[in-house]
Amino acid sequence: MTADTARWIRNFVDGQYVEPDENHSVRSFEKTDPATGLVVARVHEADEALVDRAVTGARSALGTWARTPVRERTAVLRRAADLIEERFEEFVAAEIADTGKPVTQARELDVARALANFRTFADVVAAAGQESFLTDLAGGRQALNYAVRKPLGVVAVIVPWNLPLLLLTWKVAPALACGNAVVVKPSEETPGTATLLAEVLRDAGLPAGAYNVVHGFGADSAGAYVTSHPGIDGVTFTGSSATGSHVMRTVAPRVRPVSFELGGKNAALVFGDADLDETLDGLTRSVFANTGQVCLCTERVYVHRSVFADVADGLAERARSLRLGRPLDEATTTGPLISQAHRDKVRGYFALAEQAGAKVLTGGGIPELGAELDGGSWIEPTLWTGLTNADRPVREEIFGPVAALIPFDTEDEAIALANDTDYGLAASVWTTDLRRGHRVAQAMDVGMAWVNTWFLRDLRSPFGGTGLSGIGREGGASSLHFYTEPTNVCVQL
Ligand SMILES: NC(=O)C1=CN([C@@H]2O[C@H](COP(=O)(O)OP(=O)(O)OC[C@H]3O[C@@H](n4cnc5c(N)ncnc54)[C@H](O)[C@@H]3O)[C@@H](O)[C@H]2O)C=CC1
Ligand SMILES: O=C(O)/C=C/C=C(\O)C(=O)O
Repeated sequence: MTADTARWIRNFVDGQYVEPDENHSVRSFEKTDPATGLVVARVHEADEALVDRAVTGARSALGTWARTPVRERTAVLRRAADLIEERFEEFVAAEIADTGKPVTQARELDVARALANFRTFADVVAAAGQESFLTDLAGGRQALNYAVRKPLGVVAVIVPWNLPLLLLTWKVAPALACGNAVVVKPSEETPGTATLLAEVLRDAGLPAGAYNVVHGFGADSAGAYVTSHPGIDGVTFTGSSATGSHVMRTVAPRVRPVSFELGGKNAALVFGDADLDETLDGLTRSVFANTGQVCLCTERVYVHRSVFADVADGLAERARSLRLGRPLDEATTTGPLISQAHRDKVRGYFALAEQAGAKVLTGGGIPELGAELDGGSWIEPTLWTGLTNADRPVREEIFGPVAALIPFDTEDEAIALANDTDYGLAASVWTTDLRRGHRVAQAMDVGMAWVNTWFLRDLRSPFGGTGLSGIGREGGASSLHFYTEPTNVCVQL
């Protein structure tokens, strides 16, 4: 398919899809399928005026939506979840068109989580109370303090390409449940599901202007137009640490709150007493899920020397058994990387690892999958030994299906190696010693530490990272805190 015959992906502003100019004088860009490299759509890039219309529309929608009773707001969210469920396979198809990921993953993780995000935040907001304190005063009188939480206002939602629908709804659901209006800027790589979601939210009864989608890139494009717009009251962002830092500087002059979930360089710690099969299954997921393109993925595996050879052999064997292939084939376990540019980045680390003297246990190249997929951004699941924490592939976020395995001798050494990073997102600890599991997990300088599992999520728990991995937490009450501003009322009784 050529760009000229491809379908348009449109912006959604103030309750309506915006038709791209018929004479094509508007800016637009091609959307390619990462699995094949073929152009599948043309995306209408929002200019500054359109972003302004989106922010203005969002501001006026606040007049109704922020005042809508919680019972009605949460009903809209639940209807949205029901409508996504009715159109489940359409969302699966849009997620696959965006990312090239396997159909089983799109169904079981991405679209399933979109439903869960809307339903969970409807429940969380419906059950939320107000903070209050009775204050004893001199002379026996008291004061009552209570904090009324109000919507933050117009929230910019900037999301990346790796889990586009999951991460979008993870932010949009609590933002809307709290009474905010949102202006969403999806990644230029994955514009599809955010656009489809607009229809669902409109049909669920969300007032016009409360959900807007503007397409484009970062600098000198929709991303920068949204984050620098004076009508934005806060920014929630998931993506790279470098872009997070840039967004922070953009909003700094207007002192707007930010919630950032950024990159990771996550460690797994495998102790000598770990259940080997369970650990290898868990590591296989944590290193290779979504082709390693999850901020939580493990890229550093520290293994007790007594089981190092078993873990290295077992993980390499499991990596070789992953099935790369057509997204719609139910047997496919592993998709492509998001783009050729991202593959170039990952391959750059293959070269760096080689220069640093790594031994490649498996992978290290580009797979041959046949003519249909040759233009896609495929890469082999790859494991290295022989690297240390001093080497760049062990220090920098690669965001691909790769990990370095490094031996350790003592628990203290393992903790020190795992914490020797500028990132602080996630870790997993593999041991059958319960006390050690708690002890080591608590010693991790990260936002989330798992014991004998990985990416097991309760959406009410705090999610986010420290250091280069972000600012703030989202999930459950943490989301409510970010998406609202309290006014404390103090009444002398
Ligand atoms: N969740 C995570 O931890 C993610 C990490 N990454 C990391 O980032 C690297 C680069 O990937 P990118 O796609 O370039 O990520 P990015 O962080 O640049 O992009 C994320 C989002 O931010 C937008 N954006 C970019 N520059 C902006 C600006 N100046 N103002 C406002 N919005 C802006 C993008 O258009 C996209 O919607 C990856 O190789 C990976 O290492 C990428 C995606 C997700
Ligand atoms: O909310 C989740 O369960 C997963 C979040 C994953 C990311 O934030 C990411 O990969 O960027």
